[in-house]
Amino acid sequence: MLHTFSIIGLTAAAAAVGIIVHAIFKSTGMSRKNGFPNSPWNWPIIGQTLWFLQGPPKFYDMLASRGPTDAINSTSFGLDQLMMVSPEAMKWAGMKGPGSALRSLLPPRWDRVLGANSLMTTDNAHKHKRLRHAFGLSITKDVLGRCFPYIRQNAQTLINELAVETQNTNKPVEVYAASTRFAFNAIIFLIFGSRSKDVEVLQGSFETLFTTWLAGLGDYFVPEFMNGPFAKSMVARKEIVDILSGIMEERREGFAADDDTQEPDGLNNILFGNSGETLTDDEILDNILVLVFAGHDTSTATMCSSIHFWANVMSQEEKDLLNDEIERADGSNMAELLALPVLDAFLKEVLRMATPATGMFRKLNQDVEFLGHHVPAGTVLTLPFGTLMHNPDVFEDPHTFTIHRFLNKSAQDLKKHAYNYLPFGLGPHQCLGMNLARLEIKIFIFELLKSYAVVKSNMPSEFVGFPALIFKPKVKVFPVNEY
Ligand code: HEM
Repeated sequence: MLHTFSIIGLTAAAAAVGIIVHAIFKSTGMSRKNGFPNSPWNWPIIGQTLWFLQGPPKFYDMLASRGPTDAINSTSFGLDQLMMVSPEAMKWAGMKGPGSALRSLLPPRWDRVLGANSLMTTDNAHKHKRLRHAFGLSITKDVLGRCFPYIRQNAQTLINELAVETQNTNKPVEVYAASTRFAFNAIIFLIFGSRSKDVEVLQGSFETLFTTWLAGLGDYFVPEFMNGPFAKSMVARKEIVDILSGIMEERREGFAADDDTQEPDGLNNILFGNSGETLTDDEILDNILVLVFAGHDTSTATMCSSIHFWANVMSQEEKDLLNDEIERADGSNMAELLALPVLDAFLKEVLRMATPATGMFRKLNQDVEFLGHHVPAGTVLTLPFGTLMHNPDVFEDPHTFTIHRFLNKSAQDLKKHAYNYLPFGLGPHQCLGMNLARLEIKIFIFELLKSYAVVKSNMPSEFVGFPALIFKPKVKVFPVNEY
């Protein structure tokens, strides 16, 4: 018995040494033949992961220390990568490179959590295009207009709970839980909003099923038989899929019976819309889950970071500008809300300073000539969106928060931001839900500041760099007339 364990132990140790030696050789630049400079912190295995985790400003300083270059070689999370630095490189990698249509490179287990038929996990460019077209129909202006009052009402309810909690505990409140709930609810209103029964079932299973399912994305290692978060996520996923399949079946029956309660919403547009596309049920289910995943953490993070910057960072002069604008506006009109210039500049600046999706990966599917260099097939391209929004050549004093950089600017001024200001990415994989994201976050901030005073506390915000960059603030929320 002991003998067997020693053999297993020795084999495991030898394998570990082998992996480390391999990683060292791969990551010290020996395998690089593309002529781009290496990152200064090209350490074995983790490379510059540490800088990455500390957020865009520090990461930008690291990039800048290489001097002018279009791209640098790096190692992060154990992967050799070519990181885009100049806007030209970003544009090429995001829009034109042969790898641009390929899937974003995600951890292997995500294929099973998200599903193999999703537009984030498929490596078939044609299928990706087809899925994007069909799912674009779930986020039309019409659908957004229909779910606007529900999202607004939900913001009012959740924000009021924050004020009640402040009053009851007389302590700073954690904004994260309300934001995450709000972001989830918004996606459910978008896709299922036409039937309150579906909305209720799905929103009611957030804590029990959806959070368990989403937690699987953070478990990269625990073997499935040990019943860790990944294994639990798979069980929750099956239950969610059963519920969604039931909803789809009922809607199809209703449609066949010409049930006139079939109002347009995201799901009805996908099931019965005239997109000329035929999606399999697996494709519909996997992509509904991808919308929930992609739109959940990112929007939550942006709302939390917005409140962090508002309470802890923003100047009084800028706060007055935003407060004045919100005081004068009504908020029940979607078009008016979306067009408020100070609110718009505020959100743009939050997304510049602390964009939640700091970067994305693509993989080249063939050898290419790239800005005078030969880059072999298989190279992973990194698109560090968050980092490049801290480029001082484009954004003066880039590590400082100010809404003025986006206020009263001409189209010409804003043009220089192209390929430098990319909170929603670019090219074939550009964020599909950005219109919902902008709408829901503006609603949340508007409703919060319209009726409440958000007051800085003596507790600092918690900073999290990965998987979504987020400042988690603790603030006090008082009804404005009582403060
Ligand atoms: C502030 C909030 C959000 C931010 C900052 C954000 C950012 C991003 C980024 C950077 C990407 C990758 C783009 C690329 O690879 O070039 C992405 C992809 C995506 N986002 Fe968002 N997102 C947000 C909210 C949402 C919402 C609310 C939804 C849906 C309801 C959504 C759905 C998606 C989907 C489906 C993709 C994958 C697109 C594809 O691979 O074709 N996102 N998002």
